[in-house]
Amino acid sequence: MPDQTVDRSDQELQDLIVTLRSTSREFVALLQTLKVPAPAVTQLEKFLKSVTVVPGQVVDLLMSTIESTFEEKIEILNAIDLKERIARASELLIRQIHVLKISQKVHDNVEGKLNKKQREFYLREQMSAIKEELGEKDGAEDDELTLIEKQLEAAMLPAEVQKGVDREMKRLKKMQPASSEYSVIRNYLDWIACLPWAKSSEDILDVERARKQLNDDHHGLEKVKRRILEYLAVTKLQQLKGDVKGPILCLVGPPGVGKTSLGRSIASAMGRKFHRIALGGVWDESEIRGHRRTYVGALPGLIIHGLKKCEVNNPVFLLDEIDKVGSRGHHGDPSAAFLEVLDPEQNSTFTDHYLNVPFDLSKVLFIATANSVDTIPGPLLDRMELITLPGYTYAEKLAIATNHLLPKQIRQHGLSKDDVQITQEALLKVATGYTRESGVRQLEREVGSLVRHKAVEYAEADESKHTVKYHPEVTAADVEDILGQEKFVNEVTERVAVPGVVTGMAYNGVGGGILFIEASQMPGKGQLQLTGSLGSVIKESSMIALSWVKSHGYKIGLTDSPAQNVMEKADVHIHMPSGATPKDGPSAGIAMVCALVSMFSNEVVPATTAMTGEFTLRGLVMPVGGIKEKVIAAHRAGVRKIIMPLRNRKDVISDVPLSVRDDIEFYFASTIWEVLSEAFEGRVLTGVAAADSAASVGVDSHL
Ligand SMILES: Nc1ncnc2c1ncn2[C@@H]1O[C@H](COP(=O)(O)OP(=O)(O)OP(=O)(O)O)[C@@H](O)[C@H]1O
Repeated sequence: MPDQTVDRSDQELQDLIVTLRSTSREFVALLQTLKVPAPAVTQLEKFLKSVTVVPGQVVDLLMSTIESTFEEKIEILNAIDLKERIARASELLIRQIHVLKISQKVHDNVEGKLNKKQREFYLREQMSAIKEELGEKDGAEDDELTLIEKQLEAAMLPAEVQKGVDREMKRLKKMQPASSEYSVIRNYLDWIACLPWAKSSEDILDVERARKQLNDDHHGLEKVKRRILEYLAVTKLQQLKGDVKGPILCLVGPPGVGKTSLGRSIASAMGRKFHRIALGGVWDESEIRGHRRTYVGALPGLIIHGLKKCEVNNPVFLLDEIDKVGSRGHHGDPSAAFLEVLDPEQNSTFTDHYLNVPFDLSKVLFIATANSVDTIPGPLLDRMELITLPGYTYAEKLAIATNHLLPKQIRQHGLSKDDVQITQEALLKVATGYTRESGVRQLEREVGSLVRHKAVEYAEADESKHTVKYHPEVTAADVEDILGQEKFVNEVTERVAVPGVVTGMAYNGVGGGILFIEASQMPGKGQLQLTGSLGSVIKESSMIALSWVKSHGYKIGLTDSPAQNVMEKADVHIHMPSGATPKDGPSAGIAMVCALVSMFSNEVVPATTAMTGEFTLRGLVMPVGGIKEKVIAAHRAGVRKIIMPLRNRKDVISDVPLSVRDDIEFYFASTIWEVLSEAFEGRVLTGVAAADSAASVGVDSHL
């Protein structure tokens, strides 16, 4: 483009040139700071310094440097008028400067924060700055933050928690929503916001109402209900004084005796929310206390999850099967986490690893359940008040089935009370012939089967417009047709007594039961062999029994002279059937002595006589535990006479229901001589031993 002469008298042109010069200077400076390589920059710089600069050339030079479209370039080349060219070039120059400035702003912003992490981050920043400049920035994340802030405000956080939350909120605001750290903090604040820090439900502490609720939901269990009502009454009084620190209740008993449903009744009697935490198989401490936030995918533990679900800070938490919590493993000791949770003195500052701020658990009512206390660690056991729920007798099961299980099943199957009538004989037959349990869960299932069968008949009669007749009644005779053959026969009444076999009584986590002790001898050299999954204590008591029988062989009448050894040329084998079930404890001691004496003397102990009791080497009979469960289970199995330690007599009187007591003949012994004379009904003992036995009987040995 040929250059044009500049008319110095044209003021407008002069002004345009001045503007072009200054904007060009700004442009060059920007290019230099941004280190943009542009070959024309040096030349342009030179021109700008020179006084004799020709504006037309500057425009051409600029056009080769400025980013512009082809049409824009053509437009400038086509412009003849110098003023027009300069004005148009200045416009494009200003636009380019603007773009460069944005770029510089982004550059300045990002450079400070930029770490090696990220090109991606850089680009996002650039994008967001450009969006902002274009007025397109969406307010989504701002809204989100305001929402969280509002939620946190509504949660009424304790001062200590608020401090931490403020800190996190500040960090969050400085972060990019797309960064991973952002979502970690956001989740954390979400958790904090949705916890019931200050929200409680209104307690109903009306003892009379609670009594009614417990009685409506559960048959029997008088002692348990009384203890629960005491607890509620005390809580009520404490609340009046504003100091609530109740004990932690632990309901212990075999499966299906109503532990879980009692917990539920307590919650509904108090008008509180109920939440069950199943602890069976929890091996990891962090399942209870949560994971630290530094772990990927970290979450709070079961306690905090429960609180979030309940939405109030005073629910009833049922810690189901606390005895099944795994002990110390690779991931900490889960039961140790409960030491803090269950201590009324400490649980007001329970700290979940994830939250990392204390949450006050003192308003939560914890109720634990367990099948047996043996596997609960001592310190944990110490924090709880145990309430035992023993197994039910047949009479109790019958009442539970009639008043609770049957109506519930009828309701669940869409029928009404008049549609299914199961007779008492039929229910008893189901309980005795189809279940062998301390609780009523299997009974409930079998009753359910009966009701289902009736439901089908009812539906068929309905479909046939009642041409097929429907009978709502189920009698004992129908039970076998519906449920098939009886699954259980009476274990002891069916058994023929043989020498060397004695009925013992057992109790474990799933309830009481009877067990047989079998002894047999064979030619040998005085060896003792023990089988049947026996633990070390039960093994020792069999050794004590054998030693005692050997040392008193003559007195009992097993040998002809005191010097003779009953096992001189014999080996003895003691076995306890159900070899797959582990057995332990000292309570089979006296039964072992009787089994050995029976074997050596060839005399039988009646199959319907059962016994339990620890035994010392000196022949004393020591008390044992689980009397109620053992007696009820033995009664269920058909036992008619029970021999047990004298010191357990009080347990029978206080715990065993009258209906069972009346059915069984009890004999209480303090020495093994009394046991032997009662078990063999005087048949084995020689005169000497009988005299010994008589001398020791000073107290009433019967109920
Ligand atoms: N005394 C009772 N009166 C009425 N219903 C009962 C009674 N005892 C148990 N039940 C019923 O028996 C069923 C089983 O009870 P639940 O589930 O509470 O047993 P559990 O002791 O918690 O067992 P697990 O140890 O296996 O958890 C429930 O339907 C419950 O209502």
